[in-house]
Amino acid sequence: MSDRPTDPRPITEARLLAMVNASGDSFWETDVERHFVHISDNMCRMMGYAREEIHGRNVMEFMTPEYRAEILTHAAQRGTPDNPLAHIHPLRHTGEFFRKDGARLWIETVSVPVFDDAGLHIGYFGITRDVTERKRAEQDLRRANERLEAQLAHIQALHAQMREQAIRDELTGVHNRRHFVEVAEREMERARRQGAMLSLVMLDIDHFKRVNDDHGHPVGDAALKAVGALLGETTRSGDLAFRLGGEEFAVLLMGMGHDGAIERAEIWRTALADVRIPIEGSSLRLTASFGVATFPAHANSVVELMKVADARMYLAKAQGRDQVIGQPLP
Ligand SMILES: Nc1nc2c(ncn2[C@@H]2O[C@H](COP(=O)(O)OP(=O)(O)OP(=O)(O)O)[C@@H](O)[C@H]2O)c(=O)[nH]1
Repeated sequence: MSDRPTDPRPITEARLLAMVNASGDSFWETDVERHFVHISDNMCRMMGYAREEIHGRNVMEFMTPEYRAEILTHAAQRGTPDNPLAHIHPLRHTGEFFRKDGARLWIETVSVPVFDDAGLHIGYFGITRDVTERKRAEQDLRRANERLEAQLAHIQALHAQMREQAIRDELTGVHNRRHFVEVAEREMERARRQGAMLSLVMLDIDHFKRVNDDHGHPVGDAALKAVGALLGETTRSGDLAFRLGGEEFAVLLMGMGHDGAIERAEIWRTALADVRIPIEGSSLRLTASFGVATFPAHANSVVELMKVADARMYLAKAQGRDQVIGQPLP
């Protein structure tokens, strides 16, 4: 047996209330319909009302419209729209209330249903705490995060735009030579690993110098744009068109064998015949010379593939232009 003296005083409601008050939290009781029947001093202080101003009023009256709407939505989902704050188990929730002076107050509440000795539900009691500062800090943090995310998205978009500009030919909109080298190396490695084919079609507009000389540089630019548009629009998805420089273009055909690539080149050659470049009072027709080479049949590296396609393209020029050459050189 311990000889320490035991506290002889019973734990009375008054002592419990004093403890809750001392903790800084607020205590309240409501009837089943949620009218306040008891409010602690702290609760009055927190809400900025005198006790008699709260007593008998419904909890919902003090809620902000947003919080009330949230409660009513949940109640409708639970099937208790007539008594939106009803619950039969202890419940913790956080919501926004108005103080008497109109200030908004975030309140965290633990609410417990109360039953009489016969087991009849007679109301609720609960402990409530002002968590406005915590909520504000959370909101500030969330807003700061949202701002950061928006900035990040903006930077990513700028980065993507810069990357896009870096790999595009400004005049024609097809990819540029730098990107060609990058993509061709990558795709040839992929083809090597997968035992696949990779074809290169190179084309050079015929007598392009004359276009510039006879009609001016802007017409030359328009012709380059028209060829870029034709290639860009008619290249299969997965394949890529490039302007290698001047009036020279290339298309990389991923997984495409030699015969298929020659067929594609013929399609572009024919389509080019339908392109009209407007010039004063008339229009200009273009032709181009094409060279086609395929990995691994004709080359084992990008440099070699370009060399073979280029040589065939110049053979097409030498043989009269406006044609596709894919056969080995004589
Ligand atoms: N308008 C315009 N012309 C360009 C551009 N880049 C290169 N050129 C011109 O393209 C012409 C290329 O001419 P050449 O290489 O002699 O060849 P070509 O006249 O096409 O003759 P073939 O290739 O033998 O059929 C030159 O006059 C260049 O100035 C450009 O961005 N815009």
